[in-house]
Amino acid sequence: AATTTEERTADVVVVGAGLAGLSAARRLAAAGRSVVVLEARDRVGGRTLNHPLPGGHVADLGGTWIGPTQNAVAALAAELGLATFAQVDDGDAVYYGHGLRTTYPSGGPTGGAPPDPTILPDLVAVLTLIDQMSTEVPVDAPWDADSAEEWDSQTLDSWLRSHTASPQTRKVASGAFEALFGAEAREISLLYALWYVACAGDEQNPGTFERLIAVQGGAQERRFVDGAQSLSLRMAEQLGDRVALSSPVRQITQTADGVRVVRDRLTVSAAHAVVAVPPTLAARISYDPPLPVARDSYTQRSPQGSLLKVEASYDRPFWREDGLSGAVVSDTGPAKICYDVTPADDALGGLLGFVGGDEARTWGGDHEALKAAVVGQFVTFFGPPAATPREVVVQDWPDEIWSRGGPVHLLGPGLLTQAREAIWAPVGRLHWAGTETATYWHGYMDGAITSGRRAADEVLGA
Ligand SMILES: Cc1cc2nc3c(=O)[nH]c(=O)nc-3n(C[C@H](O)[C@H](O)[C@H](O)COP(=O)(O)OP(=O)(O)OC[C@H]3O[C@@H](n4cnc5c(N)ncnc54)[C@H](O)[C@@H]3O)c2cc1C
Repeated sequence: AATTTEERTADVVVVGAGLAGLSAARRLAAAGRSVVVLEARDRVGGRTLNHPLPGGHVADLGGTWIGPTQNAVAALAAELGLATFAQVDDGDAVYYGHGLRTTYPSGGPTGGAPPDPTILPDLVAVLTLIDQMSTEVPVDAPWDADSAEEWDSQTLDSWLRSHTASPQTRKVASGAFEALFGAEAREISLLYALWYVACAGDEQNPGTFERLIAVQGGAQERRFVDGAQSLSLRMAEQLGDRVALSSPVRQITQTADGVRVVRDRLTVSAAHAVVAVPPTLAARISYDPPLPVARDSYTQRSPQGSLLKVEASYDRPFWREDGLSGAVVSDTGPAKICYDVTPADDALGGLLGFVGGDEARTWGGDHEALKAAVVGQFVTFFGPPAATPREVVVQDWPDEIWSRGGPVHLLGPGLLTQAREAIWAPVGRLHWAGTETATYWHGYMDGAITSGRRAADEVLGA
């Protein structure tokens, strides 16, 4: 009957079957520990999601690209036998600025940025400074940067205002922040932004802003032939009945001997728990005894960004016939950053518009109006054939109760320097995972994977 409560025991219970939780479970299982993974949704993969397209193709509605220095995700893909392919970057990108459409070579001297003379001097100066300052931010302790307090006392926006001359620079930059963070520059601290840049690398290669935004040589370099969710689907397949779907965890009780994790109609007793969910969802679980104030206060103040994807599919990638790469930088929404998301075999055409931050909050309530507006933008950018897509899909991450937004948490002024290790430090038998606890590639699939492994290692070493 629905009211009976089932009891299970395991060495470790993992909460959340995204890339972090599944990576933790995989490492624990490989070390011979018994594991139960409790996932709230009726699917695995969390912030990655495959959407089926005709002919067995898929569209990525969440996490999509991987790139150089994202070593963990590349190695995992190889281990699971998942093929990747290069993101198309040939031809010209479209810049829509000051009400005019122009084109410029993708990957030209300005990187991904449009060669608009009203923004170029600002951009060159600001990006050089950001990269320089980010080298002073330790990836594993951003609060220890010499200027941490000063940088954490201001928003990225207030810093940009005092370091740029042209309002157009901030207008164009807003599109990048809306796609990168699902936020406006006023919502995050300068220190958080610099830490994010510092984390866009590995032990050998310091992070750079360019690597965050570039296609070739950057975080948008490659895609998965079968969609990024296939990483999680494969791991879950291998973990078999260790993964329990439709199992939202409501309560975690910690005693001297172990943890009891309660989900609807099932209780799991274990020696340790790995909680691999975004902080804003970790905050919705009730803990007994209550968590230390530092941890609780951090999760209260760590919202997810607001990011939607609008994907249109066409019979073919017709814009390539006009020498266009499909990439767009626009100073006007709803979509300000767009990409070609055509499947690997070019059997159909795909265009993606990112709708983030204020644009996401404005348009999230009316998906039909949003679809029409973005298709209208595609017509402006790519011409009349864009008016007749086969299908348009809106993926609204803020509207998903088990994500509450994306792509990542937003840390406002004063939080990093105050929360410090509370972001990832274990509390007794509770270990925290998820891309929000990562160092390198914080916010990305790669960071999610390494965070899960780090939490598993904590348990194995305990
Ligand atoms: C639109 C978008 C685009 C992105 N693009 C990229 C990209 O191109 N490249 C890239 O590397 N990254 C990208 N990302 C980020 C990437 O998707 C995430 O960093 C990564 O998937 C996070 O994995 P995770 O395991 O940490 O968290 P999640 O994927 O959020 O997994 C957490 C899991 O926990 C479950 N859960 C939550 N609460 C509970 C509970 N109480 N009980 C049980 N289960 C619970 C959730 O259902 C979820 O399955 C993007 C994200 C978005 C939203």
